[in-house]
Amino acid sequence: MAIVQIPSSTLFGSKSSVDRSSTIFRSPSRFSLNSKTFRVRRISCDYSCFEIKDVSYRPPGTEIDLLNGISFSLQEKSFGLIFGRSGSGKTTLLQLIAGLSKPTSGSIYIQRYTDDGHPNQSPEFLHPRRVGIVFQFPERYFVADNVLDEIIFGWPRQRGGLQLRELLASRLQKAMTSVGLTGISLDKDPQSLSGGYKRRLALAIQLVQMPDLLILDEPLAGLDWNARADVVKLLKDLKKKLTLLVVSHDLKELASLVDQSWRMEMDGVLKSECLPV
Ligand SMILES: Nc1ncnc2c1ncn2[C@@H]1O[C@H](COP(=O)(O)OP(=O)(O)OP(=O)(O)O)[C@@H](O)[C@H]1O
Repeated sequence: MAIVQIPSSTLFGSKSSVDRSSTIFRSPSRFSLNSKTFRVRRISCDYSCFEIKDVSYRPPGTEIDLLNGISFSLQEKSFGLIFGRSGSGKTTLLQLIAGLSKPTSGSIYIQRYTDDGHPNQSPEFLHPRRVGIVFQFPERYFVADNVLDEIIFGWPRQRGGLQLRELLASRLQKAMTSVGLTGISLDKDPQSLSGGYKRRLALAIQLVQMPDLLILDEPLAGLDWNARADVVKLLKDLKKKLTLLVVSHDLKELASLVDQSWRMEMDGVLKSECLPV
């Protein structure tokens, strides 16, 4: 009798936060196919979710509630998209998740689940160092006059040991490779790069920090069609390695990457909604 290995999540249904507590059907221990009997061996597939719970935000010194009771969950190595009208609070939410400002109430954390959808440890605070954020038009914030200095701008200034320098160099190499920047000279002026390559550089700067969650605000804005297609392809590759949370108005171009989507309403309320494309 042959043994087949099946992830428990296949036997117990979807891992999504929406139905993670429901059991779709019981795990069979064996089954037959073409008159052969197979024994099922379960493989453990624990997973993590980035979770936002009841988050509200009122900027200090104001009486305006920009965000109201926002809750959602994004599974690791998936692509979440937030869309909605200008001024509804999308960027404000991204900044809270990246730790750039603090919610007035609510919490932002990582929760680990067993493969059958039960939390398997206490929630873990989402530390800002685990989150990378690429702002809208990131090239406007470039400060260095060559690609290498731009990437290592935030690195520790004190002379590290050989081990630290080797580690940073290998991270640099990996980040450059994963965004397809290896053909570009490190001496080049970042402002002389094409629109698409500037975006690649902005992504590399974040990837060097090895974030678990990468947040992107309008990654396609201001690019020509060629560069837009390039960035979409790059995001598709990045999705295999990390979790992506994107705010965008370019729904059609990103639709094929999206696992979960939400609409931000003008009253700062976020609703789970399929893309209207
Ligand atoms: N610190 C603040 N104090 C008062 N109002 C603020 C503050 N920060 C943002 N706002 C207002 O909150 C609203 C939401 O801004 P935000 O940039 O988050 O919207 P958005 O949905 O990302 O818009 P867009 O799609 O145009 O980028 C805007 O009206 C903005 O002017």
